[in-house]
Amino acid sequence: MIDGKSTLLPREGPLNGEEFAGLMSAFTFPRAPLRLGLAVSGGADSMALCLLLKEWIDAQGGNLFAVTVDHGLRSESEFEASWVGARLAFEGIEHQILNWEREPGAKGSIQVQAREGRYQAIAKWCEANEISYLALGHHHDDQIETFLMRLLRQSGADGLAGMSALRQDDGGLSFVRPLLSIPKNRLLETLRNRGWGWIEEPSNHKGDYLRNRLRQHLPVMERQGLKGTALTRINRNLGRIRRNLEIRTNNFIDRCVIINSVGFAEIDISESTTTNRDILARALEKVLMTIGGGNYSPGLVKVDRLVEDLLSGSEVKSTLSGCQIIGSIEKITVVRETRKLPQISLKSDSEFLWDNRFYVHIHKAMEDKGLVLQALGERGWQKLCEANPLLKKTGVPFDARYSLPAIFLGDKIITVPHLEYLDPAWIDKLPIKIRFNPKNKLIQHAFTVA
Ligand SMILES: Nc1ncnc2c1ncn2[C@@H]1O[C@H](COP(=O)(O)OP(=O)(O)OP(=O)(O)O)[C@@H](O)[C@H]1O
Repeated sequence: MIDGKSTLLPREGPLNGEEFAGLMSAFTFPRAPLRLGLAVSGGADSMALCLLLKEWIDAQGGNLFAVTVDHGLRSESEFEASWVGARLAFEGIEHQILNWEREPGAKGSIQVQAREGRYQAIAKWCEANEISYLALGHHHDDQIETFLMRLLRQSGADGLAGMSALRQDDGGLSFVRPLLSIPKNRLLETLRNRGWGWIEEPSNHKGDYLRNRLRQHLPVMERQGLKGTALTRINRNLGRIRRNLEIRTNNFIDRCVIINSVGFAEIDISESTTTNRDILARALEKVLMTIGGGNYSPGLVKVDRLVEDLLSGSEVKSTLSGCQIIGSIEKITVVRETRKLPQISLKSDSEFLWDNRFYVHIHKAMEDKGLVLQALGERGWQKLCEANPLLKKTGVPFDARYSLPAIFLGDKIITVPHLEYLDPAWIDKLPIKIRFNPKNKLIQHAFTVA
């Protein structure tokens, strides 16, 4: 395992192929030929990783595909991205530049948007190129700086556990970070030793970035006895705790969580006296992200508060993360709130995700009649029941009905597939399939290995 090995790694000197192969042996890749992606900014970290990966993949068989995102935030960025392309072409490495543009009218931190945009663009590029493993150049110093930043933000144990060497996103793309145990000075030495250049990002030295300020203070902390090795140990111990909790959480999800394909979830807490509160909070967090359709966790602090109420034995009705949570002694039901659900105009031969919960596929050409996919809503449900009273007997729980996907033409409801309702005039005229998102977070049990 990476944990065991890295403590024995030298602290100085360039990395050689053998040492790097040792780092890579911690990952299990599918059988050759491996198509490995690499996100390369042109900075020293990712350039060193590029050099090492190229040799490693040539030796073991497979192909390396590199990608650079040009954020266009500095006047030199276009030149830098093409410099990377030329340098990699010289080494025989396939490389592509993706351009990122800020959405018009977007507010908030441009750095955060650029980072999110970068990950989205790279994930899309990976999908298009059939790449399911993407290497990133994060290294040991990044890990220490991230730990200190999160300490300042009073993060919980999960945040303090730091970045994982292997993490899979909801779309099935795995991020691989082989250099997490390697200090930056060794990456610089590796590049110098091999005559490779790199781009020095001016923002890496700006004192107004917390990360940079912490980096500058690290030697002072070391002198006071707060050594990097001690921080690494804490970081790793927490990583181990996080992994154990994750395994137990996934076991609990397997046993006690049912995700209904109609788009709601039920958590069995009938054995709540033996249910560990931390495990339930983690499971509930995943359920909320699955049903709420959001990409971000509501944060364990809020979920933990909710769990306290849910385990108190009284009936609970609450909202969090775009979900409504209904708790009884026996079970917790999580349904989607009907607020802010998307409305999408249907187009021929298209596929898309609706509310991150449902995969929609229009598999044939269809006349553009102005059909719109949106939530059924309370009014829609009532209208439907007035005309078809038998629908009231549906097995779909009451709270989950309003957020079902429904196709409307103006005010008229054309179909609600999960209620098996279809306007008779539209029989054989709707070449559409709507099913629960197969890339759903809980179905896939996003896993992490530190
Ligand atoms: N513009 C870019 N194009 C392609 N890859 C990039 C780019 N910027 C960063 N990366 C990749 O991400 C890694 C981490 O870079 P950096 O620490 O600057 O990113 P970050 O924004 O802090 O990301 P994170 O928050 O995930 O740490 C780099 O080593 C590289 O692999």
